[in-house]
Amino acid sequence: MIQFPNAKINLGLQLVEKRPDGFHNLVSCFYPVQWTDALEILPAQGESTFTLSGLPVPGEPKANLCWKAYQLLQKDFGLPPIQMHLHKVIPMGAGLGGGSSDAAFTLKILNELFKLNLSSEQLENYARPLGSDCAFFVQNKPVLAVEKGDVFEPISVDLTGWYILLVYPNLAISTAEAYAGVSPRFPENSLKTLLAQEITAWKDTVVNDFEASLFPKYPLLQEIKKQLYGMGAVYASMSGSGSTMYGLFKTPPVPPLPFPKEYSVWQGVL
Ligand SMILES: C[C@](O)(CO)[C@H](O)COP(=O)(O)OP(=O)(O)OC[C@H]1O[C@@H](n2ccc(N)nc2=O)[C@H](O)[C@@H]1O
Ligand SMILES: Nc1ncnc2c1ncn2[C@@H]1O[C@H](COP(=O)(O)OP(=O)(O)OP(=O)(O)O)[C@@H](O)[C@H]1O
Repeated sequence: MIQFPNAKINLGLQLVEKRPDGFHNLVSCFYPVQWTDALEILPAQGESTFTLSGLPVPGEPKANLCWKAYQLLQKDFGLPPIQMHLHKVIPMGAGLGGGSSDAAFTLKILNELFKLNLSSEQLENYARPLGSDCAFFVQNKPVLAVEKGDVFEPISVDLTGWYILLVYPNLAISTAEAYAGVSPRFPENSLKTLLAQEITAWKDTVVNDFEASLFPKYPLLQEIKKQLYGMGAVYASMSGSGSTMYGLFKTPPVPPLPFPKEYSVWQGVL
């Protein structure tokens, strides 16, 4: 069975407070975007195998979140051997949640392939320890994420028909480094209320709190945001803990795009 784990963007990200366990409580709207990897899992004979192609993923294959996800279900359900292949396309250290998505899709494919009949809630419980973003990709629909970003509330944000441009400037920012640089604060306004406004009002009100600490350190991020607005974006922001910047457009951005060749750029319609 082959599926296509997708990326996510964050519409606003409020960093509320540091928790006693060292993590941070946040409020953010997670929104799926169809920039995808490809993940194939087949039943196999003998030893289970895991292979990779596409962008080089740092670390041993056995440290990959896909393999860890397989191990979790293997331990509880004694799964038969598999051959698993991941073709990596979504940039890493990009704030797009690609690794978490791969892990969540591994759980979902195994659930289907071996008829484990796990509910979404059960799959989310397997996903949570694999990464804070992982549980989101089980249901993979727009939500308001709270606490560590792994508890969800419904939100009615619908960007269907909007064009999106994602710009990854080839700069990997570690999530832990990004969190270490922030000063959390209780939000003045509810993100849910801010996102209920017309999108034209988001520019001055819907904020990703990581920008304040990462823009001074990496000025090119602010530059990309300016370029996106210059190209006609109605709203532009950083995704997650960076470094991907995105813009939302009413009509498709017109080439040539003003970004160097080394950047990874993805364009689509939501
Ligand atoms: C920035 C976001 O992408 C928002 O969508 C996520 O919060 C990041 O989630 P993730 O990449 O799945 O992160 P994890 O692998 O769970 O955590 C990496 C590191 O980030 C920090 N971390 C992560 C999530 C969180 N709510 N508070 C934190 O302080 C911790 O130091 C943690 O060790
Ligand atoms: N399947 C995987 N794909 C990508 N990275 C993986 C995977 N498994 C483990 N990793 C490790 O996780 C790190 C972060 O990858 P990921 O794609 O989740 O980053 P990210 O987009 O910054 O995540 P987030 O949006 O959650 O901050 C990689 O540098 C790699 O070491």
